[in-house]
Amino acid sequence: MAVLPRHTPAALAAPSRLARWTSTEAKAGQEDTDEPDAADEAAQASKKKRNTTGELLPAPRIDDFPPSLHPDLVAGLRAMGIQTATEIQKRAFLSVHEGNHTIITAETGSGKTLAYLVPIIDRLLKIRERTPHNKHSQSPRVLVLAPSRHLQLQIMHVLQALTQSGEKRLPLTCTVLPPPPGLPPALTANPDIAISSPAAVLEHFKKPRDFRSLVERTEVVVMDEADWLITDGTGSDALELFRAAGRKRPETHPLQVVCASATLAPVKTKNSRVPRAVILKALRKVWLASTDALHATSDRVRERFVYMLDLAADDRAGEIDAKSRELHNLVVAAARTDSTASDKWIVFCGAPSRADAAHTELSKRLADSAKAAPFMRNVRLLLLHGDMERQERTHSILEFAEMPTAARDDGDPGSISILIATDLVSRGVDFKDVTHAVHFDFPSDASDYLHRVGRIARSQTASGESVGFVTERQEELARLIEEASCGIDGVKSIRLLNHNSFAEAMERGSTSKAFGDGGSDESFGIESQPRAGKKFPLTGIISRKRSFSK
Ligand SMILES: Nc1ncnc2c1ncn2[C@@H]1O[C@H](COP(=O)(O)OP(=O)(O)OP(=O)(O)O)[C@@H](O)[C@H]1O
Repeated sequence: MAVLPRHTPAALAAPSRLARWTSTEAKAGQEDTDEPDAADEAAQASKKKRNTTGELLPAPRIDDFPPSLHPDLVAGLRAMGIQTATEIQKRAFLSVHEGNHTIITAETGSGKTLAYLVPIIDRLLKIRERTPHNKHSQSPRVLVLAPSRHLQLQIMHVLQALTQSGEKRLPLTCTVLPPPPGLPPALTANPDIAISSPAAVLEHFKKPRDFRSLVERTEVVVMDEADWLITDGTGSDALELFRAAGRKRPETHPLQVVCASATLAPVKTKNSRVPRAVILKALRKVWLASTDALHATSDRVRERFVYMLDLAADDRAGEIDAKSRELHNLVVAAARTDSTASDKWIVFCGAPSRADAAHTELSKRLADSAKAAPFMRNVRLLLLHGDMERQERTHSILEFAEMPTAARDDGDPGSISILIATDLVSRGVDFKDVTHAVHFDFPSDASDYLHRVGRIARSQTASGESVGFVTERQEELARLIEEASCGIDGVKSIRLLNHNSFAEAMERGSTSKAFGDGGSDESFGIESQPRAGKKFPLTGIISRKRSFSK
């Protein structure tokens, strides 16, 4: 494994590499296409009238973090256990470092947070060293926007680890802005980096004059989970910030915008509300850093769909009951094994009321089965959704995050921690060692599916399992995902007939026949069609249509 290069004083003195790149050179220099559609898309976007659609250029790739990286930043990375850059970090570094508007899009868990933080912090440190009395040093110089409070705090923790854990503390201050009506005075401390959401920023800086002055003294705006910020209910807030970013600024004090997400589908349609189109239109010239694995689930995750198509669409109680039974069976099957390792599961539900119902049902069933047959493994249930008090939510998140998963060395069986949650934790959340995702309610679009599955097996050595319960309402999307990613390691499905059970099928070995060898078992209606090959990206489904829910 390559080791981070030692610092050389070359710093930023070298002429801009990007400045020397024309788009043709950039394309030629990029041997691997960064994603199936990226080159086409970049060429197409360049051909179109630049003033209406904007220009998208492939970002150049470097082999690792550069030798000129600030030594204290190198120390911070090492203290975090990071030795080499990930693929997306190699592809994003130069473009972000040189102040270009950049889209960073790569598969979940690929290290996008550091892909923008490392070059930005390196640049800040070097500018500060060169010009300690910079008149623009009235902060915040970097505004990082993320959709949820949990994500904002997580970014803050990464920043703290990066800047405070090396031998020398980096002279940078960071703040998470309190939600409104909290105090904008959080900014009176002039942090170098402020973290917030678009809605909170606009609320804090309601007066146009305040907003203008905030934007004027900001050098970089990062939109983490950019597609979500642009398309969700508060999307107009993000758009207002984009518009401000697009305005002309003095050449001496330009504003850079960096957009990161695991799901930013290429602009193929005329739909100008597609997030990449919005970004291009607002920023005109944007560099694209992306990877081959974009929009595909990890090869280390085994995906299964359980089709429960005979459930009556209008029988909510019956549906909850049938799904809870399946979930319970899966948990019992896992708890019966005498593994000394501990598992972490996230069970995704479509709404707070559904999460409450699933939690109640599963608790009852687990209590009953524990009486009949004490489990080999201890099962622990936690609940998390937006209708809970903030303190309760924090408690669930901390409990779940801190559950150990390493194998016990006393030989006793490990535990199973199950977080029953809504999509509040489907994006960006970096819980360590999550082993299972259960889609109790199947998601309504392919982006959400990718983000959910991306919560598991995030370390390069981990593997995981994802099980989706599919009812008639989501059959179309499930079939499309299955078709798109089918392969030896792709999605395998089972069709449950007359309320028979997936877990029972697993115990009888029927599923391994079907999932592994293409065999079938009439009584379970197993319909897996394994094909050779790797998992394929879901890009087509993401760009085609947003919601598949009926
Ligand atoms: N260069 C690196 N070497 C080793 N681990 C890394 C490196 N960069 C990031 N990581 C780790 O990888 C994990 C995932 O990183 P991060 O949360 O930034 O992923 P992401 O791409 O933003 O994922 P998502 O799209 O799901 O939000 C983190 O635990 C992080 O510490």
